[in-house]
Amino acid sequence: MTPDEKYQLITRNLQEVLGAEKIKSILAERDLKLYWGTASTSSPHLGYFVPMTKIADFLAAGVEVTILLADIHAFLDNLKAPIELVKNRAIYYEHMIKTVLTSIGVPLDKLKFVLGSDFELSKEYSMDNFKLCSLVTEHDAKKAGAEVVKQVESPLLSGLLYPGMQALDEEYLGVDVQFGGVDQRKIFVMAEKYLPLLGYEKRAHLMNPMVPGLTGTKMSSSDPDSKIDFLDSPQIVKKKIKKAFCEEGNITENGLLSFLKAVYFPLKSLNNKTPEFTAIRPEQYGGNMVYNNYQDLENDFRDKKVHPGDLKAGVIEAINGLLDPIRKAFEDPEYKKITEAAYPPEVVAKAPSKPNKRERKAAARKQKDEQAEAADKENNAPTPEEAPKEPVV
Ligand SMILES: N[C@@H](Cc1ccc(O)cc1)C(=O)O
Repeated sequence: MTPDEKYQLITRNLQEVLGAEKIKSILAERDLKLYWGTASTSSPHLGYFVPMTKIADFLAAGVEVTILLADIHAFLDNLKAPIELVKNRAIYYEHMIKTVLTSIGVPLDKLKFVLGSDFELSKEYSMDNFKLCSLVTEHDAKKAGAEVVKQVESPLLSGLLYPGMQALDEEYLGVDVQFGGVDQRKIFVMAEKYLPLLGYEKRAHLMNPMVPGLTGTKMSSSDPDSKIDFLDSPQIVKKKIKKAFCEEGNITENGLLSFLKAVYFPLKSLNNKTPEFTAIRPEQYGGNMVYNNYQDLENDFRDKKVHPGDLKAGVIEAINGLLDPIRKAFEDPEYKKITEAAYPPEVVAKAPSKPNKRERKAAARKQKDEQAEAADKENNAPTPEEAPKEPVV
């Protein structure tokens, strides 16, 4: 591959490139070093196929790729999840990412995994972190994290440290480039501004477009129906797809079409393969329709030749086809152990999910009862000495 061919492969399907000239000049001399970071806050979902598809491109272009399992960042952003838990999740993420890459035929031998807590707690890193804190205003740190750090009513200091530490990671991982979704843009721009002020080199940045969720909104870890987890069972996949908004002829608000366009077709086109998607149509309406590119499918859906039911049935098959090898790998007892440590049943049971109407009513009733009880108890409340002293993190 010539340097120019490498550049084309590295940057294809991206939304934005900052520092194109720098990347080209490095490629003229040697292979590029790049990292992608993921904070182990919840669980990787179907949308992860998109960065994985790009990682496949990077590796094919000879890039030295590091994946940062950002457990400390997960801790900073996860509002009280214990550090041990996010660390266990980082281990789960590593196994999941390796399994997903293997399932799409990407060799792992050139890929490096680094755990954030293995270098972000060093003396030097801490001092650099303090130096950054003495340069960045609260206003700028908040702005940089606006699309990445959870926005809550009483923001914690930890959320202000997050963007600066992501900038420092570029230096400490020794890369030329950081890659991420375009939601990371403000952090990337901050890194470009501040690393030189610490005497470090300004890095280039590559950005992927965002993946919409199945409900038509951004695929979000906090809305369980908007995302499909890599370990969701075939029945759950079916249930979620059946629920997805998908109106006949409407190609603009359609999370399933977005999935096929942003995730499925690019993934199935890796290594110059011809992608194939089957809309499953009953025999009496003419039978199945097979598509080798996204545009033909979109046109037929717009022209109502493909019905929402046909599209949904096809997407269910397609997703289950992608997930089958991953689910199988995680049947291994070793992987089961890793999964359980990352998502202990008691923590998962406590995780907030959207309550239905009956649950909302029950919760309201419970709250009322509790308030009445609290009013009763007011006079014999425990003294501060009796309050629990257990650490919360
Ligand atoms: N901000 C990234 C995670 C990340 C953390 C630290 C980094 O250095 C890089 C990336 C996310 O939203 O998931």
